[in-house]
Parts: sequence; structure tokens; C-alpha cells
Amino acid sequence: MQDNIVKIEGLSHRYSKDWAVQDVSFEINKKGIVGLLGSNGAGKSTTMNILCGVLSQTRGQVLIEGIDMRAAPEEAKKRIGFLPQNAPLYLEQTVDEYLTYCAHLRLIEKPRIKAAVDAVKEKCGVAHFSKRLIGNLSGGYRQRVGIAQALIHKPLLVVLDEPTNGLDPNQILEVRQLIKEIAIDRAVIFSSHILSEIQATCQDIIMIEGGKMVFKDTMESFNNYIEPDSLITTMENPPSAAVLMAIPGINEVVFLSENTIRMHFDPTADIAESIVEMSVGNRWRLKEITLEKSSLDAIFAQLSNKKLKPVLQK
Ligand SMILES: Nc1ncnc2c1ncn2[C@@H]1O[C@H](COP(=O)(O)OP(=O)(O)OP(=O)(O)O)[C@@H](O)[C@H]1O
Repeated sequence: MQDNIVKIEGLSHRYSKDWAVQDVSFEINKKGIVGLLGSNGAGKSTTMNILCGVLSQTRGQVLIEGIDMRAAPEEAKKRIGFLPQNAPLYLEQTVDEYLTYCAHLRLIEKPRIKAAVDAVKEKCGVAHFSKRLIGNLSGGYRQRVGIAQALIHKPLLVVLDEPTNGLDPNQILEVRQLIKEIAIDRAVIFSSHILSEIQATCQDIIMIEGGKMVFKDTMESFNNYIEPDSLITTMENPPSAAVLMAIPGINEVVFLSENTIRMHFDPTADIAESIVEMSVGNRWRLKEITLEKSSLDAIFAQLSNKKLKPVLQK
């Protein structure tokens, strides 16, 4: 029995001569929400389209519950519900007509179709719009219908490509809540170029930039990277950089001016307390000490910077 629903190994894809995705490998557990984060053009849609069997990779392997997407696409696709970046909605159909059509496409047996449609309408909060033309729904409700079609055949894995893109703040909150609900008994992977979006919803995060995976871990460990690791002090009578560097835990000292110093330190060491105590003992005349906390956006920017080594890759 597989303990993961997705296993991707050495995935690479090029459309013509440029590689859109290069050597991406990851696994997804059977339950929970994974966020695929990356800026525009990072390779998110390419990865998701390959994962769902919509696009055939140049290299590498995609296994869905151990089934090779290339070798047995029909079996693998049965396990997946997909909402692509541009939801495949027919605006001139009603919600009922469209979901019934999707149920047929998913080869649900005729006598079971009505119950399947009713169940996903209920789950996605669109039952009261059953007879409404999709073209007359708001963006948020259209997205709900898009998610409903992805759930119609009760897939083990739901793949949502930028599901909150273009929605207003209230609609974003509603779709996030819906994603959390559908992930209770299955795996969900969704993509976004907005870090806070992934942070609010996911247990795990995979980040790709320039087609390469630069980070993969739990959201919790990602958040730990924003622990303060530098501080700024102002002292009337500061010691030399060498004296400060000798304090255990300090690994870089930068004089910003004669009296203002930035110190980088190991976040596990209690540096602020050591500096205050030493300042009193050595008459450094400490006037100010401020911990600097990297913002999430700064970390995102750092990880997105292709020139940097992918230091956080696990
Ligand atoms: N059909 C295509 N033909 C040629 N190049 C493509 C094609 N689709 C995507 N690309 C290129 O592949 C790279 C990755 O694109 P992809 O759409 O996967 O990124 P993305 O992270 O989903 O970005 P976005 O959020 O803007 O959709 C980009 O450089 C893009 O221009």
C-alpha cells in the first residue's frame, strides 16, 4: 500500500528549446494540502499539467498511487480531479447541465449521476444556483463550480491551478475554506504566486523558480526561517568588530556607522541578553538594541532570486 498519492521523479519539460521545468522531484501524502508557490512563469502550470496527464513530460516519471501516468494514463487520471488555470466552464450551460456533462465525461454510471452532482453542489455551496447559467455567476461561484467538476468522481487527489486568482478578498476567503474542507479526506495541491495564500491554507510548501525546485518542506519549517537572525545596536563606546565576533553565536558584524552595528547571529543563541550584559560590564554604553525580523516577502524574494544557491532545499 502506497503512503503517498503522488511521486514525481526527475521531472523536466521543454516546450521548444527552453526548459520550463528542470529535474523536479517530490511526493505528496494521501491527506492534507500542499502549496505550489512560484512567481509568474516559474513552471507551476507546466508541473500541474504534467501531474494531471494533460501534458506529456520531456523527462522524468509521474506516479499516481504507484501508477505511471505515461504507461496507464486512464487508471492514473481516475484518481485525479483537476481545475486548470482557465477553468473549463461552459458559460451557456446551467450548473446542473455542466456538472451532469462532467459526470458523463468521468464515466460515472447513469443511475449514480444525479446523486454525484447533488453531492458536489452541496459540498461546494452552489446547490441554490443549480438552474443558473454559469455565465451569470460571479467569479467566486464560477470557481466553486470549477472545483465541483474536479470533485465529481470522488478523486483521491485534487489539483487546483491558481484557484483564487482574480477573486475579490471575500471570495478568496470562501474558496480557501472550501479547499480546507475538501482536503479533509483527500490530498489537495494548489498553486499560487502569493506566499500568504499558501501560508494561510497549506501544511506543506513546494517552491519552484525558473523551473527548478528551490524549497520543499512543511509550512511550519518555512515559518521558522523568519526567526530573527540579526540585530542592530547603537553604542556610545562600541568595542571592535573582533571583540563582538568573539561572542559565541555571533557570525557576522557590520559597522553601519561609528556607533551603529548590525550583528548576524545563530537564532538558537540568546545574543541580545549576552550583548546587554557585556555592554554593562565593559561600559560599551548601549543605547539601543533592535531585533531584525525578515519579512515573509523578503524570504520569498531571497528564495526567488535565481542567483542565490537553493540553500533551503531539503
Ligand atoms: N505552450 C507553451 N509553449 C512555450 N512555452 C511555454 C508554454 N507554456 C508555458 N511556457 C513557458 O514555460 C515557462 C513556465 O510556464 P508556466 O505556465 O508553467 O509557469 P507558471 O508558474 O504557471 O506561470 P503563471 O503563473 O504565469 O501561469 C514560462 O517561461 C512560459 O513562458
